Amino acid sequence: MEPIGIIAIAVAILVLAAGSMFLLLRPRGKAAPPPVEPPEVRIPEETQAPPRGAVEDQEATTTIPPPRTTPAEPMVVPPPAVEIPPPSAGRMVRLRARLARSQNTLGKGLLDLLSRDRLDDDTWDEIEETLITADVGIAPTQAMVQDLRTQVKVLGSRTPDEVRALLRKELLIQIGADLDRTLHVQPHGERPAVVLVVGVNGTGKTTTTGKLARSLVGDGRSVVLGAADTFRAAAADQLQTWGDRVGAEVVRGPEGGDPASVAFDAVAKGTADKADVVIVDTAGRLHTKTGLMDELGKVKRVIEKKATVDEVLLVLDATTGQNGMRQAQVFAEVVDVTGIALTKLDGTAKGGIIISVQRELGVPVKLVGLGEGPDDLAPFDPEVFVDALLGD
Ligand SMILES: Nc1nc2c(ncn2[C@@H]2O[C@H](COP(=O)(O)OP(=O)(O)OP(=O)(O)O)[C@@H](O)[C@H]2O)c(=O)[nH]1
Repeated sequence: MEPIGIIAIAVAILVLAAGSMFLLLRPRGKAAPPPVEPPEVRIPEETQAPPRGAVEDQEATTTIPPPRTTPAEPMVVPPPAVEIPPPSAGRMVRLRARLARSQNTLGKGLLDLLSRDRLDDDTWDEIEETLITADVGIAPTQAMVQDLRTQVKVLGSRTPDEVRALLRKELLIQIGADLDRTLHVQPHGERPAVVLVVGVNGTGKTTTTGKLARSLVGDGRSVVLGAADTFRAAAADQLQTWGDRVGAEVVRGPEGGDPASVAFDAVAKGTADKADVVIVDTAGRLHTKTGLMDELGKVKRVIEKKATVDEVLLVLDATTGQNGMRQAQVFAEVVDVTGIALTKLDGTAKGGIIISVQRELGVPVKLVGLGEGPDDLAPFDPEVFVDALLGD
């Protein structure tokens, strides 16, 4: 054989050997496995579910009788039980413990400072700071410090009882123990008394309107409520709940409707029903002073076609400090406020706001909110308040 032939045969043998080696050694399983068909499970014929409908057909024709239906009776919803709230007298005494925070900061703080042996300038600065922190306001604070300094000089050495008496007297002077805080809710012959409740939304205005209605009902008056806060739909529902609980009629209008028209209807209803008092809750979410003036002015004018507005109660949140005070001032400029309902006085250390708000607005605090309970609104009693601050 020619050497070329031998080489060709050797090359061919090598190629074949390499090919077989590749087939033997190539890695397996890299490709995706083919989908595995699940084995078919055959259900014996007698256990197979019959097609839907077959059972109904069977039942209808043979074994199970159709369910017995009793004729529908109209559902009678019993009217909500009308509550008899407690009278307003003595409420502040009952709720005095709620002033605990103010008592610590304002009452006890001042008592401690004034009981120090030496009352140097630093101590007087601390007294001043305590009063300002409790929202007493700058001018009343300065007046108080001035008076206290003079009294302390006159007294010389002071017993704890003398310090307490001194502070009690000074606080009562600043709060105005003899201001007239009567809520004018006496009807005028056949016409009801009218209370207009104004203030920024969120201060507890609707809640206070409801609580006031309860308190008046507790005092034996009949009340009609006017939901003239048509801006906030929930306010009317809220008022309805308050009214239902004590059997007071609630006059409401469409959402976004004219508040003056609701107020008018409420007074008309109160007059027709010979109610003692009509309380009208108004909206406070007005952005401009002119808008507010227009709306509240109109509400008042429209009511006065039928009755007299006896009270314009401004609701103010005791926890909002100077910011709340500024908003309150806008209301006071727009309507003749006759009294303040100070809410959320429980749990705030800023009880001194009673002094500053009266001085700033020139009207007395007539009602105080001392909790979230329905009967936690009390006629404001300065003596009970001061005694609660100073502790017994
Ligand atoms: N602790 C305490 N909570 C109060 C008092 N008065 C109102 N509240 C609560 O404050 C919460 C908020 O009240 P608001 O957001 O002012 O609601 P509202 O009473 O509908 O007031 P408007 O928005 O002005 O209509 C409610 O849960 C009230 O129960 C109060 O004197 N003390």
